Amino acid sequence: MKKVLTIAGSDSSGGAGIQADLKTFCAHKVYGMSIITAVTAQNTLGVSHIETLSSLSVRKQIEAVAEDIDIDAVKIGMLSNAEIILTVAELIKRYKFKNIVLDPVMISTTGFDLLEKDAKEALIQELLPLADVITPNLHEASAILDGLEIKSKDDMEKSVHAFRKLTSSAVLIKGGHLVDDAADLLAYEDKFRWYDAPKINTNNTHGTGCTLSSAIASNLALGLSVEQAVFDAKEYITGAIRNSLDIGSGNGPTNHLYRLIR
Ligand SMILES: Nc1ncnc2c1ncn2[C@@H]1O[C@H](COP(=O)(O)OP(=O)(O)O)[C@@H](O)[C@H]1O
Ligand SMILES: Cc1ncc(COP(=O)(O)O)c(N)n1
Repeated sequence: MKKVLTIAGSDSSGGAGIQADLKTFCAHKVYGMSIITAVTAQNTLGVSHIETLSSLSVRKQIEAVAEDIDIDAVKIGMLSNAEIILTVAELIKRYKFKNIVLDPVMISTTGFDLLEKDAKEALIQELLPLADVITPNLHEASAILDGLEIKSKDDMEKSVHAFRKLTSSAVLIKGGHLVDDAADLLAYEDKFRWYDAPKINTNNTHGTGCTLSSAIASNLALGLSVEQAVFDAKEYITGAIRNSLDIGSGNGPTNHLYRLIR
């Protein structure tokens, strides 16, 4: 069985973070492992507390897994601070991790900071170059590109050129926050590809970015090309949102069981 590692924060309500990642891995029939960077007290309405683990704890967790188990792909989500970013970057290089999908998590759907403001530069300088695929949403893409306005599909196409100057990783700009569309744009090597999807009318979008990036990492571990891995992941997330769950009174979670239980 293929083995996939997530390095991310815990979401007590189970919709995003480590919990969304492990559910996604399970649905893709890959073996999931987890490195926890922070413990959030969170529900469908918001984040009320964050306790970030020490970079030593993150280092020890990664070493424990990597010294013993071969890893076929890695998904990276919430990293909280610069020290953890530097630790993760160092260990990616030491263990030569492959199939790295970086979701540059900065703020939650509910508007809470999940990355310290001064850590953005470390993310861009140290981690971006190590990722095979990065998956910013519109807000994260704009933050990485120094405030470039990205509000439309045209803006997304323009931003891809700016990304090209920053990294040779494949970049999937997620359009979940477009007004009347949910199209994502993949730029890889010298090619572009749009992944179109209708915007589903629901508030249950908690954890959509986590789910998409974990699905891409699972598909890469299973041997798919980047283009196909994103295609299959986009189908998965669209189904998981279409069948999303009315749990809690805010932004409910995606449904990872929709292909198993109908
Ligand atoms: N209402 C929606 N209908 C259909 N797809 C959506 C919707 N909201 C988000 N998505 C899709 O979910 C994935 C995650 O995107 P997005 O919500 O932009 O990321 P994030 O969770 O990081 O903010 C993307 O593939 C996006 O197009
Ligand atoms: C631990 C953790 N990681 C990531 C997210 C982002 O997910 P979303 O953008 O759907 O709120 C989150 N809310 N919590």
